[in-house]
Amino acid sequence: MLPKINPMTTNAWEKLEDYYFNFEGTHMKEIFEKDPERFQKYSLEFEDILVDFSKNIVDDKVRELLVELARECGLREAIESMFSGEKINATENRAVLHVALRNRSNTPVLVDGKDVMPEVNAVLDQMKAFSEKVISGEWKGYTGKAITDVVNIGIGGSDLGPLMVTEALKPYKNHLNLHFVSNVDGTHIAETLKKVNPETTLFIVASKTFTTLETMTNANTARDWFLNAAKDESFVKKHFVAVSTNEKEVAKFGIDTKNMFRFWNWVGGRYSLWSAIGLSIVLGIGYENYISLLEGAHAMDKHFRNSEFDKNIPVILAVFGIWYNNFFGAETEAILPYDQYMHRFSAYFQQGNMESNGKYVDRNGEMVEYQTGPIIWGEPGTNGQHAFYQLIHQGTKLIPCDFIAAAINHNKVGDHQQKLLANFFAQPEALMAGKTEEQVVAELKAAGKTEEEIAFLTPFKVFPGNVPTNSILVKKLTPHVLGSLIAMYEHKIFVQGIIWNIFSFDQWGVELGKQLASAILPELSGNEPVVGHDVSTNGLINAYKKMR
Ligand SMILES: O=P(O)(O)OC[C@H]1O[C@@H](O)[C@@H](O)[C@@H](O)[C@@H]1O
Repeated sequence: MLPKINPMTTNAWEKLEDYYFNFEGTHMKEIFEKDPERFQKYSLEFEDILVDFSKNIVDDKVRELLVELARECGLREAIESMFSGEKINATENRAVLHVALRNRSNTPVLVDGKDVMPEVNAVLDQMKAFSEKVISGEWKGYTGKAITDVVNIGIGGSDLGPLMVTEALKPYKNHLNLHFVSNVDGTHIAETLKKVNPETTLFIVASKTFTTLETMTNANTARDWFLNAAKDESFVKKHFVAVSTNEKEVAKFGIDTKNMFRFWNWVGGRYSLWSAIGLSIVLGIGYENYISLLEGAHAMDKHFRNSEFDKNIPVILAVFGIWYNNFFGAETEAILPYDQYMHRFSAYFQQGNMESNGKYVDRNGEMVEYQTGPIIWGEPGTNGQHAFYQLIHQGTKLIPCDFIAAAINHNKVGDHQQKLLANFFAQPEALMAGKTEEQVVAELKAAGKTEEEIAFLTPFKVFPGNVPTNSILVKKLTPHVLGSLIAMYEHKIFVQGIIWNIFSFDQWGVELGKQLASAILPELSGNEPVVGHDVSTNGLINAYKKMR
């Protein structure tokens, strides 16, 4: 079981608090000036990934204390509990074993005394056989034509992972067109159905529970649309497959359970792209590439499980994040991929991180007395630079940022890559060093400004710097590297959840809205005024009834 240690009661926390007061006001520039070895000391290499942690407001002492904090909070034991299949998702009484889904070493992983690997491998075999048939054209639609388009219908963890990965790995795509429908807004399915032909479209209904309102509504609409053309219910099984843990509901929908791809209650939605939820990935990039993705994640899992904490990339990312979140009062973190293919990466980890660690109750059931999960956001560079970086450089909030880029671009177009990477290197440098008043004055003088103009303009052009960043440079964005990067962030989230003494693998916070929406739904039919809610909600519903 997981330890239940209030991090604030540890020795390390107390020391960090004291040290923080001494350390406050230290500028990273000074740290760099004092230590020419800083890059070597504060960067870690893992296969084709280099993580430079050096532009953080930390010194050796801080790193040591943060690692000590992780130890005192029982991180080592917690890692073993997860990997060995203990039911660490206590509020749902479930193990947490996305690591078993990508356990390419195939060593046994026991849940309730039973090895899960044979089942994991069996589903992978099923995904392989099915995807090969669809990709080769052997799988035929109801009029005998091969499949050209795949529509994944799912939401949250049953959508964001496959969507993010298939976008990130577009260079590995085959001829199948992939579409993702998640929103219950009819626009999403309507616009998608305009692009596809019922004779050549395969729908994947992806839902762990197979009861999610959005997904089941979209799936039913897709089935009606399909039957409108195909006329015969027996054709549904040629065009609809399911990914779920709920066999009963799948069969009720009319899907042949032979075409149901199973996963298990020990796979959390936001950790499920490694399970059959990855079927759309397999269809889009082929089984071999999907296995490379799993292998990349497995390699990171081994690094995470076996490395010393001070050489452990997910641990260092996590504890440095805690330093800003809990000692500097930073409320958000930005993830900034300098890679257009990774344009959904931040959105993916918005769910991964915020649904996991957005908790105010600790593992003892008590309200925490410290901050937990940060707000995660981001857009690809360089677009973000022309939008929100102003606030990162000169706003009043401290926003630690992760910069991610690949050295080799999949698209060799003129000098685009050098221009992209020049920005990837320049931004963290600028955020670290800033620009002093003296530098600004010298620049303005050189530009021929008058004394008066210089006096007026100078304050606006000073950059305080000292904004912490991690720079993550990979050789090339391959399936293997992407797998490692995703696993790296997953484990960072795990480490932080352990230290904050919260349960990272449930998501009770999404339930209340669902409950209230299902109570309101029947009230929206008919014209009689609604009176049972607070006056604002009544007012809004009644205004809607008049407007429609
Ligand atoms: O896969 P299903 O069961 O449709 O759930 C889809 C999503 O639902 C939300 O409410 C969250 O709980 C997510 O974690 C989950 O991924």
